[in-house]
Amino acid sequence: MYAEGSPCVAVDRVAMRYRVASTELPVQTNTRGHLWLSRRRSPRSNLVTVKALNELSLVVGRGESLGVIGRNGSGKSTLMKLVSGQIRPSSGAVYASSTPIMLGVNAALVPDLSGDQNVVLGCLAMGLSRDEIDHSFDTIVELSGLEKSIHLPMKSYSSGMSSRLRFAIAASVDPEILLVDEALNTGDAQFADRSKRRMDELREKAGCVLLVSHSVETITEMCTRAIWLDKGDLIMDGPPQKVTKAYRDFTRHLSKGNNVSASKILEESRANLVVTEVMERVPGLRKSEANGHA
Ligand SMILES: Nc1ncnc2c1ncn2[C@@H]1O[C@H](COP(=O)(O)OP(=O)(O)OP(=O)(O)O)[C@@H](O)[C@H]1O
Repeated sequence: MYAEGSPCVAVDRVAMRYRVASTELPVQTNTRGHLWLSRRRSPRSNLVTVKALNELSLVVGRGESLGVIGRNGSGKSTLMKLVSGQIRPSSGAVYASSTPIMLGVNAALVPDLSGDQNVVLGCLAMGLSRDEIDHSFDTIVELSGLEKSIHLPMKSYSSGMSSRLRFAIAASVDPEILLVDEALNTGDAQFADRSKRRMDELREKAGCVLLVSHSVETITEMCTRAIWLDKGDLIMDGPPQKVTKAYRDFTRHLSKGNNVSASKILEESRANLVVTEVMERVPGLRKSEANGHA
């Protein structure tokens, strides 16, 4: 399928696997063929592979707001981390027209430094000049709502206070590619209000937005397109109303214990998925002439 407008983000056959230690005891058979659980091996030596994201391709065009929905553990945050560059894919590649900014998490801050020192550090890390930092400093501190605590070391902050500061720093630039993982927003009601206003402003200015949310209302209200992920697979990609309806029906059937009807919805949606292919640009040809793919 063609990407709308010029591409901002292209995810090209990206997969993500983690190798982690499991405490599950390996099942082995003894000489008589009986199954037994081995307690001799240290659990640390039992490394397992977690498939967080199976091979996925996706192109997000300028002007698009892409909502990402799916059950817990379906790979939504992993996709966002891959696009933001926080993690490298096990295979495949992510291309972006400029540095994607993940609201609230990607500022590398130092716990021993005070909030205001971290504002400067975080802004420098995002490429702001000293003049730009001076210009934005008061707005960042105000948005964080930390008041006098801004002068205390960050290690003394609650997790909500730290995430407010991270959000305020990240929100000080107007990124072309904006990533929002709603699950990471841990502010109180007053902050939620302030951060939502700033997020709306940023969304309006951004070239493209990728938004993870568990709220189908948020996705239908704010996005021009949605994808549904399940167990690391891309299940559906299309208009938010259509995708959220299928996802809602799926989860409704699951919660009633109708697993067969739920998997029917999932398989039907998967079968109708039009797979994106990221094509290399052919010199001398426009994309539309180069084999008819995005
Ligand atoms: N650092 C990690 N090490 C090992 N496994 C991981 C790691 N991060 C994520 N996973 C696994 O990858 C899978 C996808 O996780 P991910 O956080 O992307 O899901 P999610 O859709 O964002 O879930 P949620 O809705 O609960 O936030 C899960 O099975 C998770 O356990």
